[in-house]
Parts: sequence; structure tokens; C-alpha cells
Amino acid sequence: MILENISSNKLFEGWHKQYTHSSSVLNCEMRFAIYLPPQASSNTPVPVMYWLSGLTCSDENFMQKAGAQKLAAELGIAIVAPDTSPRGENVTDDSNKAYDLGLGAGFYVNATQAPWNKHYQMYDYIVNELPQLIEANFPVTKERVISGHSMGGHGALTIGIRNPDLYQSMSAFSPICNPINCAWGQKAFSAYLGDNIEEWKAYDSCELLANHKKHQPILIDQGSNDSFLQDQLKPESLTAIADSKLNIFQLNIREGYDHSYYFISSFIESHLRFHAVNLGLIKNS
Ligand SMILES: N[C@@H](CCC(=O)N[C@@H](CSC=O)C(=O)NCC(=O)O)C(=O)O
Repeated sequence: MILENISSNKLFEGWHKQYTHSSSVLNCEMRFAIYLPPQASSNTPVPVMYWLSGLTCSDENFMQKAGAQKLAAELGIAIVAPDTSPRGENVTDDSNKAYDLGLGAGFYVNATQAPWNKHYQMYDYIVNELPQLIEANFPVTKERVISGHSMGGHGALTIGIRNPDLYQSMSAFSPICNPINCAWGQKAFSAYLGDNIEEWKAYDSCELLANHKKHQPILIDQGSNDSFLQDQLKPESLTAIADSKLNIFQLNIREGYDHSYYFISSFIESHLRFHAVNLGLIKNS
């Protein structure tokens, strides 16, 4: 598969680069960003953290706002930030151009309903096509961890829980924890997956955590002053299940923080260290 490099910027002795490529899974041209730490420049393969962004985002929000690259350079972790939906003029968007459906709102599911199912196959793109592309073209190992924010936190948790052999650990900021029971999730899942709620459960962290046997460590940070906390995010639903099943689940409620990248940038280093421990790069301190 051909990658076209469209930007390169050096930072912390590593490189931030953006690429476009043709996606056979999504049936369109896609863009992603990668941060390659300095270790990768000397051809030492490094593990990868996949970062899934939230509603309205592209590959750029996290890379420009989270401030993750300095510590990623020290730890020797590459970061890959994909887009949040298929893109392009031929890709269906919401008829009202709403921010929570269609472009920028792929919800990391494989759509089964027309017209969405032609392009909206973000689950397969994130789990299969994109990592294959990354592993074929960059000096990375097959070791992966996954993290994300809001809609992307939902994506990171559901993808991580469903694929315990592919991701060593997962983390999330302000994730949509129980999409089958909130307005964002119900709107997106009824469009992409149809009316059968049983089909939605394959993309709901609470349902998955309750029913899957093998779990990797999970770290979640949630701001107490997040305007979406009560209606959309519902971390208490996940905690109720996780506490009874797991001793590797940590939810930190951060007093006064909101839903923004200011919050993410305040705690991203603890997420990187958490993943580095689970990748065996550093010891738990
Ligand atoms: N425009 C919407 C809210 C959009 C928003 O807050 N997007 C968040 C993710 S929300 C969940 O997935 C985001 O990350 N925005 C990009 C950024 O750089 O901050 C509204 O007005 O409610």
C-alpha cells in the first residue's frame, strides 16, 4: 500500500509526520499522523500507542494539543493518531451536518446499515488495516497499547477489551462508557448498526467488560467539571462492573477539570507511563 508523506516536523529528537493513503477497508483516502521517537531513527523498533480522538477531531488535535511527544521520546513509544471517520466528498455525512454523526463521528464501529456501511468501517480500520500499514512501513514492533478521548475513549476501551491479545493495556480520558444508554451512542448506533440493541452491545464497554473473560489493565481519567459527564459519559456504570471483576482497573476523578485538551495535557504523562509499565519499558514506581 502506498503512503504519501505530506508533512514532517522534528521534535524532541524524533519526528512528527502526516501521511495519506488509500484505505480498502474504508473505501476512501485517509490521513493519519505518527510520532516516531528518536529510538526509531536509529532503527530500533519501538512499540506503538494508538490514540483515538473524539467527535469533530482529525489526526491533528491530539498531536498539536496533548503535549505527549516529549515523554514518548524519552520512553521510546511511537504514537499513531488516525482520523475519526472516513473522509471525502463521496463519503456520506449526516444530512443536518450534525457534529455527532457522520464525518468526524465514526464511533469506531463497523456500520451494517446503508448508506453508512459503504465507508464507515472504523473498527476494522483501527484494529487491522492501519496497524498492518504502520508495521509494514515504520520501525515498530507488533506491541500495541491504545488510548483515546471521549468518543475515542469509547473506541479505545471497546477495541482493547475485544482484543486482549493485540493490546497490552488501554486507557481513556472522559470516555463514553455506556453508549447504548446515552444520547450520543444511541443516535450513532441506531444509524450505523440499526435498531437491534443486541448488535450495539459489541461496542459498549460496560457490556464487554461484564462478559469478557480476559482483561488487560485499564486506566481512566475523568474531569469532575466535564459538561458531558452526567448525560453522555457515565463512568459510574463502568466502575460498577469493573470493581466487581477486576483489580487492574483505575478510574481517577480529577477535581475541576473539564472535557478539553487542557485536561488531557495535564494527565497524558501518567497515561504514557502506565502504558510503558505494561509494555515492560519501565518499572512501576
Ligand atoms: N461541538 C460540540 C462538542 C465537540 C467536542 O467537544 N469535541 C471534543 C470531543 S467530544 C467527544 O467525543 C474534542 O475533542 N474536540 C476537539 C478539540 O480539539 O477540543 C459541542 O459544541 O457540544
